[in-house]
Amino acid sequence: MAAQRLDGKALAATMRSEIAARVAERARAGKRAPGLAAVLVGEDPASQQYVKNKHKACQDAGLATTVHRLSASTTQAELLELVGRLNADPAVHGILVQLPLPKQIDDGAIIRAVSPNKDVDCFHPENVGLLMTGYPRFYPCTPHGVLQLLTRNGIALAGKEIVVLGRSNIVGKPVAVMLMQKATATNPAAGDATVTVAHTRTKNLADVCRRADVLIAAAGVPGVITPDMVKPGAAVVDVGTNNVDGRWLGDVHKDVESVAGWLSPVPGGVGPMTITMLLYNTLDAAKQIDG
Ligand SMILES: Nc1nc(=O)c2c([nH]1)NC[C@@H]1CN(c3ccc(C(=O)N[C@@H](CCC(=O)O)C(=O)O)cc3)C=[N+]21
Repeated sequence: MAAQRLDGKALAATMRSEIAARVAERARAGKRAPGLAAVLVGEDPASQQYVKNKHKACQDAGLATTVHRLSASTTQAELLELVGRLNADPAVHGILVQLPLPKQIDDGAIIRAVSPNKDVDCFHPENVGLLMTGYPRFYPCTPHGVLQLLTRNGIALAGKEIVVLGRSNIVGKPVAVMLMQKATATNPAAGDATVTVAHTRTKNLADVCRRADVLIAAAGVPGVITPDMVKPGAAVVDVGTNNVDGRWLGDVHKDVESVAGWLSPVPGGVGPMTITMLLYNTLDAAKQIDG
């Protein structure tokens, strides 16, 4: 039996048209278009492709978007100066500084310089703290995309055994927090699940993963999730975006298809959802700032 597909591309299209409708409504009410400023430092081809995809998705949904391209030799002071200008610009509601940054720039210093009110990635420590304590200002894009992909395909999370493989600040840790958190009226994207976080030092990794009703693969290692690690019928979400010789490879081995009950593909799964949640946050930032 082949797994049912968690089709991120299709859900992203549905949600983008919902967002576009809200953006159009704001325009009719005389409000400024939600504005996203994306900052790209250097010439990494994968980063250029992501930024291009984000820019197009914004344009399609009626958002105002600008891309600031800086050379790979940009100094930290120059980048901080740009971030300061974007923080002060009323046409900019969301700021995204594409990571990773060149080695002469301290990622943390840049993340802390973005105004928390415009931090649509939800990387600023103030916003991470708000998320962690159950009063989110924004939801981080990839974790939010993962929760939407599951719940909008009818996969309930409350009380489930969920295993997250990976502990990064951008995926593993925040997705684990969101999945375990109590859902409330002011914090709806919360799973109420029993969550285990596994990583490179986890013992008996296959046994741990096989407990999962829902398995989130965010290790960044192509094909690391093999069929013996999956409970028959489990939902498997592949967050891996490993670019190998110009092709996208997930963290989930292709043979998992015959064991899992649900599986998100790469490409066409979490990636398009991540971009959609960025649009969602930019609209949300505009509401928070302009009303
Ligand atoms: N400040 C910051 N915020 C980010 O959100 C951020 C970042 N830095 N750095 C890099 C990662 C990676 N990321 C992806 C977004 C979309 C796809 C995506 O749409 N992928 C397509 C395939 C790619 C394509 O078709 O071009 C898919 O999976 O179907 C993938 C990866 C955002 N990131």
